[in-house]
Amino acid sequence: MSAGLRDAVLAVNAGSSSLKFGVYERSGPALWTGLFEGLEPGGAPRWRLDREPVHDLVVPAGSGSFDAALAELLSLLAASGLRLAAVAHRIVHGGRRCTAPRALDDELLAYLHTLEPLAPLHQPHNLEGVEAIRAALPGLPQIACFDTAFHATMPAVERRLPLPRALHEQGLRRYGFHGLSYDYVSRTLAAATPRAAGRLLMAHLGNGASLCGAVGGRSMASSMGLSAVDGLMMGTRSGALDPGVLLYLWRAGWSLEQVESLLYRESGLKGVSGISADMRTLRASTEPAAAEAIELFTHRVLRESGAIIAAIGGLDVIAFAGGIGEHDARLRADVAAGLAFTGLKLDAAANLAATGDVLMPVHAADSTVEAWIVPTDEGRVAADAAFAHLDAG
Ligand SMILES: Nc1ncnc2c1ncn2[C@@H]1O[C@H](COP(=O)(O)OP(=O)(O)O)[C@@H](O)[C@H]1O
Ligand SMILES: CC(=O)OP(=O)(O)O
Ligand SMILES: [Mg+2]
Repeated sequence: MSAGLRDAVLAVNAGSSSLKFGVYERSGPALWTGLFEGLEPGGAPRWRLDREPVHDLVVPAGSGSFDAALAELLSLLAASGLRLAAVAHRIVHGGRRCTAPRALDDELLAYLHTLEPLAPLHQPHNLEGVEAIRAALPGLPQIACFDTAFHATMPAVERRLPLPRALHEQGLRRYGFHGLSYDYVSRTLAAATPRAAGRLLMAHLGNGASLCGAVGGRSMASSMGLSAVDGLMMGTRSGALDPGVLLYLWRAGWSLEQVESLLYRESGLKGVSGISADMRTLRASTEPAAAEAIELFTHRVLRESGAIIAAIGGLDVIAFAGGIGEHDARLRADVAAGLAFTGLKLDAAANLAATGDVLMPVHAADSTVEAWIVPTDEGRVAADAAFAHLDAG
């Protein structure tokens, strides 16, 4: 550590038009988190730290908006007495080869690019983020942390798609995502309740949404499969569909791009409601279509929960995380009511009073299943991996 400066890790989650970041020291929550958005070509780049107003980003002539975003971040760090020791990247797909965090080098990057067709809306942007930061900060350790890695423990039967063997060999199999979040949720719960070592159902319900079933803290089942469009209905993604829907649309003349956009950007809460992808907006709406979208979202969470509970042989603990899981008391209550057959019963007052900002139990005293809200922190998991890499020399 340089005199007077404290080591910090920048955890980055680069998406198609935005870059989310968190700055972490060795322990504790992020010192700050924030977001750069409008970074796409022709966009209106702006940024904010959480709970602060949006600032327009000044993009100097000759540089891209990504470079400008990075320069802004570095000047923030320097002004805070922090030395950037490493950058930890959330990469959604690690494929068959990456089941633990890895230092990024040319060879690894080349492999990760080959996985782009398996996660077309996430992987290319994650890797663009890596390349932009590598170019701007050459020599700084860059650690790749994979969403899929947490699910490497899933049994073979859970990983397999019922397709011909040759396609399985090509990598067409179920991987599961949101692994950094599930890693955080399962470790946090392991320290909070001994029952989390049993059969644990984790619900990461944000803009993207999935479920994970774990036993002994190890992933055994995921509602997401090959791609991050499988499983639950999401903000704008359909989740699992009858594959016949795709055949029908292709026969009706839809192009690949149209179908991809339909499944990833125009469906889910947004598509069903025709109003918004944001649960807050739908809860506040009096339109019947908003209520219908919420009802379907809740139903799909319940239905997929049943599948995961069966896959892990029962239920000891359920955990709610992500923007909806942490903040939407009604959703938690409705899901818990649907899962009453497991012995789960919420403490209605505790559930309603929860702010979602702190780890807290919300089950009733006579519930045979524990229920917890776990404010998730994917950046913390990625930063831990980067600090571990630095410590290993
Ligand atoms: N107070 C709230 N009540 C209900 N839903 C909320 C609330 N706050 C956020 N959400 C939902 O959470 C979503 C964002 O989830 P989050 O996990 O933060 O995002 P991301 O998946 O982009 O990381 C929003 O789109 C909205 O649907
Ligand atoms: C994998 C995935 O769906 O991620 P996100 O929720 O960040 O879109
Ligand atoms: Mg998310």
